Amino acid sequence: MPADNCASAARGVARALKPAVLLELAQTSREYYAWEQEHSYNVLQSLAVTKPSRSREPLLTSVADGQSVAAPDSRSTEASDALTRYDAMQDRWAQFIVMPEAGLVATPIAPHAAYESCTPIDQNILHGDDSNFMPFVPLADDPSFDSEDHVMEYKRLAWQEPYRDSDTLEITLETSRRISQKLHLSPEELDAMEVLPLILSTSSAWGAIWTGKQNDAIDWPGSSRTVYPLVDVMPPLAGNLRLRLQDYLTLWCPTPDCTQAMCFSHSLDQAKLTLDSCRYKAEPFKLLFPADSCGDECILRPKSGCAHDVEWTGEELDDLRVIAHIGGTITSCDLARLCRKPCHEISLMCKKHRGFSGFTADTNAVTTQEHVVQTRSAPASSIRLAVLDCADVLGTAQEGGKGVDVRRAAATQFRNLVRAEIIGHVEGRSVRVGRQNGSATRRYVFGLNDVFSVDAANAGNPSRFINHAPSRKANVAACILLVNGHQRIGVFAKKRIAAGAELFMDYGPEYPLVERDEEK
Ligand SMILES: C[S@@+](CC[C@H](N)C(=O)[O-])C[C@H]1O[C@@H](n2cnc3c(N)ncnc32)[C@H](O)[C@@H]1O
Repeated sequence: MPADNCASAARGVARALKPAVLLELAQTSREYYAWEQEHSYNVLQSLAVTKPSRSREPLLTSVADGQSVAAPDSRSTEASDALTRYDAMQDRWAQFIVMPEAGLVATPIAPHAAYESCTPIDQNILHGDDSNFMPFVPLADDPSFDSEDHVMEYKRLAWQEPYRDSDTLEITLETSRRISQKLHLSPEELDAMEVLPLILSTSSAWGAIWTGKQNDAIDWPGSSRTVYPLVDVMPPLAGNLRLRLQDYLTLWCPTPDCTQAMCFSHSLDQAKLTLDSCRYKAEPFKLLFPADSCGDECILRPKSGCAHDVEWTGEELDDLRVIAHIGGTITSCDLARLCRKPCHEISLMCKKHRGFSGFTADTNAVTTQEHVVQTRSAPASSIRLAVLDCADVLGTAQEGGKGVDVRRAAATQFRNLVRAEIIGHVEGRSVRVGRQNGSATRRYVFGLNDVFSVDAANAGNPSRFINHAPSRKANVAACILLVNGHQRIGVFAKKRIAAGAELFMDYGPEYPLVERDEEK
């Protein structure tokens, strides 16, 4: 069926099913509010203060482990010392005996829990019209709390926003669970009907499904949450590596050092990362020595018996292309592990298929005396699975130099550095792009991705004193690596560096210095 016909057929089905969805919504709302009313009444009852029946304050103790009794209307008057109360802990009505004070040890009233231990959930603390995500929310009994001022400042509390109202959220979710079971409608189809009070939206962080995951689930008898969980995002097909990786990159929190998918604490900063935007923008430099060979068939080992006429399927080649495209700093051994192929085959394919993007003519899988290094024109990215042995051989900052270049970094004076040696890593605070510290003329910012930079103005190590030199003069370069789940910016020797020599890095095309003109 042509696409237009399909769409109109789907619209027709949606129209036909709309009354059924409305009916389910009404039924769920009725059930939910009936339960909520009773539940609230019971909770209030359990909190109610019982008036003392004697002048001498009596204390209550439960009858032999609190015997269940009938509801309050049929409260017994047989024993004047017994009374019936709702035992909220046991969720039942139980009989208690009123005991004289003497002989009983009263449990002292515990002090109010510390502020931290009763931090309100975000529904309470968020104000809909407050741009500050975590405004100060005083405790209600705080004598210094100026309620008038507060009311003037904020128009409403967050739960008064429909999409934050937990009742509306639960009713929306429960209705869609039931509908998806009965009528097999997907969240997208339900959203298209525009019947539910909230959109379910599988693609937005503000959709009811996503919001529901962030809240504590309401445990009410009508909920089918555990029986029919709603699936919001369909996992990409196992065979589609490009989509799978794209998905992970999109979901990953872009905050440096946070590799948790959909990390809630950073959810408001959630940026859609794409294969391209997560890449390191500066001049690429990727020469890495893997620490060990990746296995018996690693090209680091004698190549006896390695077949040279291997052929890969189109899909296998595509996987290799995708991984290489994303992993800017990647060695044959890394590729071998990721593609689950022998290392020598990876090397062979890289040479054979120089035409593919990611392995263009400047792809150069070279065998050095010791090992294989992969040099590619693609910029470095944050995907790197190897452990980075970050041996700092950066000398301490030295005062001196010419012009504004006050402090500079030097290589260790104890030995010469060899080409591709890792000499340190950039440290600093993560800041959003454009929010760096430092003066307008002196900056300590290292761009990490489109969203975050590392700013070493107020924190860092000697790498922050590395000055700029145009590419041909620069003797060090940096690349971003994912090391044990953390993003690290490694600084590598681009060439042999004599002991004690000053270190220079090309800051990239955006750095406004006259030296840049010299290059042209
Ligand atoms: C990462 S810091 C390098 C350390 C800096 N020289 C210092 O004294 O703290 C970058 C800043 O150093 C200065 N800088 C770096 N390279 C320079 C160069 N080649 N010529 C002049 N100033 C330079 C600029 O002010 C730049 O914003």
